[in-house]
Amino acid sequence: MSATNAPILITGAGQRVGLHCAHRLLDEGQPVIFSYRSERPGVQALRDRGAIGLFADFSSEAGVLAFIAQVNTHTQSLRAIIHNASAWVAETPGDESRAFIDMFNVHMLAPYLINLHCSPLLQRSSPADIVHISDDVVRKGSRQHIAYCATKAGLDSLTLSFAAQLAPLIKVNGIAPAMVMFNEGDDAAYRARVLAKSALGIEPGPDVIYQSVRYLLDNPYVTGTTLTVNGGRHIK
Ligand SMILES: NC(=O)C1=CN([C@@H]2O[C@H](COP(=O)(O)OP(=O)(O)OC[C@H]3O[C@@H](n4cnc5c(N)ncnc54)[C@H](OP(=O)(O)O)[C@@H]3O)[C@@H](O)[C@H]2O)C=CC1
Ligand SMILES: Nc1nc2c(c(=O)[nH]1)N=C([C@H](O)[C@@H](O)CO)CN2
Repeated sequence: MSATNAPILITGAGQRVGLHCAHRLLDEGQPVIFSYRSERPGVQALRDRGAIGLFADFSSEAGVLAFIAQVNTHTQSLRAIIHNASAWVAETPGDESRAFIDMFNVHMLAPYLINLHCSPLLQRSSPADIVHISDDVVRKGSRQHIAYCATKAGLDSLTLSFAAQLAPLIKVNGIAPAMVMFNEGDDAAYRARVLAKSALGIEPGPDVIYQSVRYLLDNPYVTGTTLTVNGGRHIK
């Protein structure tokens, strides 16, 4: 496969933000390889458009390495890797360690191992990018999602380290959103509370993340940077 149409790899694209970004890339004629853990309508929709779906459970090192092996059998080059897969789990009494380990694995171990083992695929494409999707909450911490926030902070650290190590052939950047789309179970009171936290007070939807991805992929002079996409939470 020529490097000019090398696929973009996006993790956790079976729903929501990842699914939207995968569709937008396909809309532009960009080949896509995506990971999914649960079979969802969105997974089949991407397959129907020619994207390659690879099963991945990042909750263990073995699962991450198995996914990496699959990627290497499906392509010889990559235009970009977008680390989108994530678990947003609050502390619950009795299984704090399990939740922390799960989020460490999906937010830090998986991006770390995938970047190390798949950077040779990126080096066969020019330009080449890694994008880590983090969270604006890292800026101040979170009393309800301590482990989630800590592991996303670790992801921000990986952005800096990999940007230094992989330059100049591969740019490495992050995107730190605040709420961009609610979950189905979020009630009106919760939604109102969250919307009040930002200066712009809107639920923008997933395209603001795709626009941020597009900016990072297209800009040849940005690396080691994390874009804040938070509706002005920090100035409220
Ligand atoms: N939505 C928002 O408002 C915000 C989102 N973000 C970040 O943006 C990104 C996209 O958010 P959103 O679309 O809501 O994410 P989701 O909560 O929908 O998660 C995306 C996917 O991650 C996959 N995933 C979770 N755990 C694992 C695992 N152990 N192994 C493999 N895959 C896994 C899930 O796959 P499956 O469903 O197949 O199990 C899921 O479909 C995330 O990184 C998130 O942290 C940050 C701030 C706000
Ligand atoms: N993996 C996920 N991470 C996050 C989600 C989500 O649904 N999945 N949602 C949020 C919230 O919208 C939060 O930003 C509200 O303040 C954060 N991370």
